[in-house]
Amino acid sequence: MKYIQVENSGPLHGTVHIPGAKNSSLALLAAACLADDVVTLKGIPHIEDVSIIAGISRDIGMAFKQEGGTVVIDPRTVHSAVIDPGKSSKYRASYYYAGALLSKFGKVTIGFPGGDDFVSRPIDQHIKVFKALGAKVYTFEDYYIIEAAELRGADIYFDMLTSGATINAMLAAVRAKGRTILHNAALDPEVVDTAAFLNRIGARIYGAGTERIRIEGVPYLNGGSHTVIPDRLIAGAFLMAAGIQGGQVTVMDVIPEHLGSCLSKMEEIGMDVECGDAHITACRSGQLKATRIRTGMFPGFATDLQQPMTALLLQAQGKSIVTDRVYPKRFAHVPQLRRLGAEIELRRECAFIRGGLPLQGGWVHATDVRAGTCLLLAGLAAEGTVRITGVDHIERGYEDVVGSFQSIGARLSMHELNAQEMPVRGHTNYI
Ligand SMILES: CC(=O)N[C@H]1[C@@H](OP(=O)(O)OP(=O)(O)OC[C@H]2O[C@@H](n3ccc(=O)[nH]c3=O)[C@H](O)[C@@H]2O)O[C@H](CO)[C@@H](O)[C@@H]1O
Ligand SMILES: C=C(OP(=O)(O)O)C(=O)O
Repeated sequence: MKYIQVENSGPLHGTVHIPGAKNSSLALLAAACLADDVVTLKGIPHIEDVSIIAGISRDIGMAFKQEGGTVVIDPRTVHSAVIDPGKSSKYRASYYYAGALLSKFGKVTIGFPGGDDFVSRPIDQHIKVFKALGAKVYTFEDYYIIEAAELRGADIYFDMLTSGATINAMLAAVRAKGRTILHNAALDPEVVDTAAFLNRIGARIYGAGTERIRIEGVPYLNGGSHTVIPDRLIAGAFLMAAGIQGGQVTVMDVIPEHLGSCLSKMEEIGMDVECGDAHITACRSGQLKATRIRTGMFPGFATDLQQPMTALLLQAQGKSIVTDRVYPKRFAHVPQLRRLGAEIELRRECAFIRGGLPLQGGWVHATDVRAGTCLLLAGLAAEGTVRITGVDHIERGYEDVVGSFQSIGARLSMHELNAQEMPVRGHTNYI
């Protein structure tokens, strides 16, 4: 088992190139199945979720070649629409294969989605979309069978903003007969990126990035090439790193508008932020101030940045309150932060954070990808050594987390846990 060791690092300085977005890549890789010719996707990160997709692609007969950040997919040889439940439950976005393969073949067998555990992550809106387009949905032990003699366009009203179901609806409707209108659609950059890719290969999707998306079904999609948008969540975490103990960090190859709410909160707590066309620089010279944060779907403050922001707020004088309305139980990082000496109280969907206290070293466990980022950022300021297990969760989202943080001066290293070091419950502070 691996762990990441983090030492107090002082002010960080440097420039980081931001890779393609995990959440967009996962949608685009499934969307590529819909094409009727070869697809080239550029900027795809080397992360665990993409390795699982490579396995799924092989299972269904699709050629999948990854060289650097470029993935070439040939969907013409797909001969199966059965996704191994063992693979689909290893990551969240496997649900996109349901929409894509249903759209292309009229039938798909797929296991339940996995991904980060926030206690409740329903997919009722995805199912509602498939049914609205004319599909029947059956569940068996650990998988769904979704089938339709023919998919027909429909008017679909989402009960809440959901990026996953909005994207899945576009995948399912893109080849359906007639017009589909999505109302109360999510505005996330990943929705816009997926629509841009599909339109590039011949789809007719209008209004992505607004709350009303119109899809005119087409019978055929070409091949083509597309570059994935940069990862706003990784960019946000690096910019926050500049605030932990001072310093200056520039993230390159980003779309600053994707980080609007995050950047304005960083300024509000006392950081300086400067945006160019494709880069952002953040620095901290003085004391940070406490604030209140309430997550929301794009362009609100992203739930995926709530956890790293909590690490930053531990360095801000006073009492901050972080409320997560998107995932009200996304607070598994809090007990771990307490092990480092943080004073955080949890009540319903809120974390009450007493900032400005010193943090100490200890063993902590990353329960999910952004909990990992949060612990890593907290560790940069701790007075002792912080050791983080659950590295597999972190690697679901980060290509080379240790190398990229080292490049801005963070004192991080990857280790293999041996029997002598094994944290023991009651003896050390590990659960
Ligand atoms: C792979 C991927 O892209 N993951 C992201 C995606 O997850 P995911 O696609 O799972 O999240 P959604 O955008 O769908 O969820 C938004 C909200 O809608 C609710 N909901 C969603 C679908 C549904 O059928 N029923 C329902 O009630 C969810 O519980 C949540 O409260 O968006 C989340 C919210 O920005 C991010 O935290 C995840 O990183
Ligand atoms: C929640 C996340 O991922 P997933 O939806 O893939 O579990 C995330 O990327 O923060």
